[in-house]
Amino acid sequence: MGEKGVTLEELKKRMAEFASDRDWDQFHSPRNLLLALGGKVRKVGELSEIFQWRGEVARGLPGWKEEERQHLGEELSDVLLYLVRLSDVCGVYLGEAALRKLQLNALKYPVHLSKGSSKKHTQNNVNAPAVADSNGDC
Ligand SMILES: Nc1ccn([C@H]2C[C@H](O)[C@@H](COP(=O)(O)OP(=O)(O)OP(=O)(O)O)O2)c(=O)n1
Repeated sequence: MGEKGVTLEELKKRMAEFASDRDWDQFHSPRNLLLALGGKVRKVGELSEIFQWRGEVARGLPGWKEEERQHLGEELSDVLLYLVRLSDVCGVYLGEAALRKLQLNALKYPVHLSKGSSKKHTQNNVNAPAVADSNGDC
């Protein structure tokens, strides 16, 4: 089953409405949202409890109970929703930023150097000119 065309724009609008309907804009400051996002990312980390004891988990999570799949979806959604909201209140165009980051990733990990290899780009080719992102990471 596909995603039925859910867009970042729609999620952004829905989160803005959700906050505004509850007069929660006052709480949705960049700092609060960043802390909330961090908390939800940690919760995703705690999902190890449903991944453990199963050995390697195959793509599509075959054999998982519907409630486990739903639980995973809810935790991942919290991260996505806070991420979208945080980007919005910070004036970051998340979709555009992500597309730009994909381009940077492609420069850092050119197919001819990275195909079939899980090496960090810094280990790929010491003679290649460094491609820095705005973090200074190259
Ligand atoms: N000030 C808030 C509080 C909540 N939410 C929204 C965004 C998240 O998607 C979800 C988070 O709500 P909870 O922190 O209550 O988290 P859970 O729904 O996971 O509940 P619990 O932590 O009890 O499992 O609600 C929000 O936008 N702003």
